This record gives sequence, structure tokens and C-alpha cells, in this order.
Amino acid sequence: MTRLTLPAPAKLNLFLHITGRRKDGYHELETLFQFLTLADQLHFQLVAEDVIRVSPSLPGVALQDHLVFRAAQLLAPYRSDARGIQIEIEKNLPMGGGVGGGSSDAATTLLALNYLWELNLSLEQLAILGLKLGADVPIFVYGAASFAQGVGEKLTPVTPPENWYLLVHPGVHISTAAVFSHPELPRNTPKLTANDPITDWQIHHNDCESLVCSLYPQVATAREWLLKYGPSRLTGTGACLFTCFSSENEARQALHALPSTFRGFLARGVNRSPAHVALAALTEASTGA
Ligand SMILES: C[C@@](CO)(OP(=O)(O)O)[C@H](O)COP(=O)(O)OP(=O)(O)OC[C@H]1O[C@@H](n2ccc(N)nc2=O)[C@H](O)[C@@H]1O
Ligand SMILES: Nc1ncnc2c1ncn2[C@@H]1O[C@H](COP(=O)(O)OP(=O)(O)O)[C@@H](O)[C@H]1O
Repeated sequence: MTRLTLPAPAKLNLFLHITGRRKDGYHELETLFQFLTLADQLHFQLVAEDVIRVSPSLPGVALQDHLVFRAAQLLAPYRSDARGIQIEIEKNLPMGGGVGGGSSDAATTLLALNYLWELNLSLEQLAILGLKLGADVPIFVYGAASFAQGVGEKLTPVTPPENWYLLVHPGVHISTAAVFSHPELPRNTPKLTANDPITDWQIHHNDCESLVCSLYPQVATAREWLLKYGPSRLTGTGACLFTCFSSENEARQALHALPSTFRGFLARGVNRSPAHVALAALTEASTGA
């Protein structure tokens, strides 16, 4: 096989507790990750020359900083021949939206190149490499909805309900680093205990939400609008907020009522990453399983 298309799905942080800060400045988190059917699409094509080509470019992102390019660079030394790769990205996920698009693009690149370059690296090896690119990369590499601890790399698979979500982007770009370095960010939520119902995410919260709403009035306005439909929540450090619905139809009706100042996305929560589903289908087809 010389070409491959794989999705790079969005994630939601159904809740996000900050339980402390490490000496290196990184924050200790407890968060519940679920994937969405909403995804970027990445097209991979092996080429004879020893190059890594990524197109189209992303606004404001130099090639050297592009997480897809960096993921390919990390894997290139493991090749046994000099075949290069051409990668084309259909970017559907809002950047800086808290849905992990960059990390997911990187993880999908690791999975795809491991397959196309026939590297036979384990998911654990790919996750260790991926963590160098971002705290969120391992969850996408493993591909199972999980309760995450540490900086997001200690993962326990769980199965929250696979609801329909309306995701609202309030039109602001939020820097993860800026939120985490803010003096008013709460950093001392007690750790959950073995008896806490982890997948009952609505009883938990996102420690970034109040701060982000006070720094970005558009996020607060979007939150107020979503609250008409049910409990709403910020994902990650924002900017996107979500609320859940029991059917696609209800979620679609809410999407139709969304003010034009916001962008809305309809998606289903899924506990297995669509990238893994696609890769498994491919492997089964090629082995005739
Ligand atoms: C907060 C979360 C929750 O899923 O998501 P996003 O809102 O970014 O999607 C993630 O932990 C983000 O992961 P990721 O986007 O990969 O962050 P990184 O590139 O590793 O880190 C960006 C910056 O955020 C800070 N950071 C990040 C993660 C963490 N646990 N503690 C931190 O203090 C650090 O200052 C770091 O320099
Ligand atoms: N492939 C990529 N997709 C998105 N952002 C990228 C990518 N590569 C590098 N970046 C940089 O990472 C930043 C955060 O990306 P993103 O994952 O979209 O945010 P978030 O973690 O909030 O969902 C972007 O603003 C951009 O500067």
C-alpha cells in the first residue's frame, strides 16, 4: 500500500480538574476524554524521494512547528529505507478550540506512518514519542475514551454515554499556555477517589471555565446561550463549549437556532477513536480477517 486516508478526530474534555502544579510548571490534571465523530482528514502518500511534504500550510504556523510535520520527523529515523511522505490535510477542526486538533493530527500521522513505513512500533512507543509533541497526543494514539491523570498521559479506559453534542465556537482563539500561566486559575481541586462516578461527567466541572469566561466575554455569551438547552461545559482550555442531547434531531434543532456570531458543530461522542476504527478496518481487509 502506498496511500492512506485517516481521520484525526476531535476530543472533548467532559470535565477537567486541576489538582496541582509540578515543579516544571506543568499542571496535574484529572480529565475525562471522549472522541467526536467530527474530524480533520489526513491523506498520506508514499513518495520515492526522502522528503516530508505537508500541505496546505496552516495560517500562522511555520512548517517546522506544524505538528504533522514534527510527528513525521520523529518517526523518519525509524525507517529502514528512504521513502518519503506527502501529507495533505483537510482542516475541519477549529484551531485553538480545545478540541485537540493539532494533537490529533499528530497522533494520526504517527499511526499512519507506522503503518505505511512498516515500522511495527507499539502504541506505547508511539505514545511516548507523541508526548514530546503535546500532552494530549497519547490519548489520540491509544484511541480509547479515558480518564486521564498526570499531565494527561496516565490513561484509564472508560465508557461514558455516547451522546450527541452541539459544540459552539465563540470565535476567539485561546492559548493553552496563557490559561495555564494565569495567576487566577484554580489549581487545587481535590483528587477524585475510587468511589467517585467518573463517567457521570455532569456532576464534575472544568477548572478553566470561570477564568476563560471572565477573560473572553464571547465565551461567556456562548455559554449563556447553550445553557438554555442543558448543562454546558468548556472543553480543555477553550474556546469551544458543548452541551449534550439524547438525539441527533434535538441537537440539529439547537444548531439551527445558533446566533450567526458563533460557529456550531454537530457531532456524536464515541469511545473508540475513528482513526483506530479506520485503521483496524484496513488491517482486517489486508489480512482477509
Ligand atoms: C488543556 C488540555 C486538556 O486536554 O487541552 P487543550 O485545551 O489544549 O486542548 C491539554 O492538557 C493541553 O494539551 P496540549 O494542547 O497538548 O498542551 P501542550 O502543548 O503540551 O502544552 C501547552 C502549554 O500548556 C501548559 N500546560 C499544558 C498541559 C498541562 N497539563 N499543564 C500545563 O501547564 C504548559 O505551559 C505548556 O507549555
Ligand atoms: N496540525 C495542527 N493543527 C492545529 N494546530 C496546530 C497544528 N500544528 C501546530 N498547531 C499549533 O497549535 C496550536 C493549538 O492547536 P489546537 O490543537 O488546534 O488547539 P487546542 O489544543 O486548543 O484544540 C494552534 O494554534 C497552532 O498554532
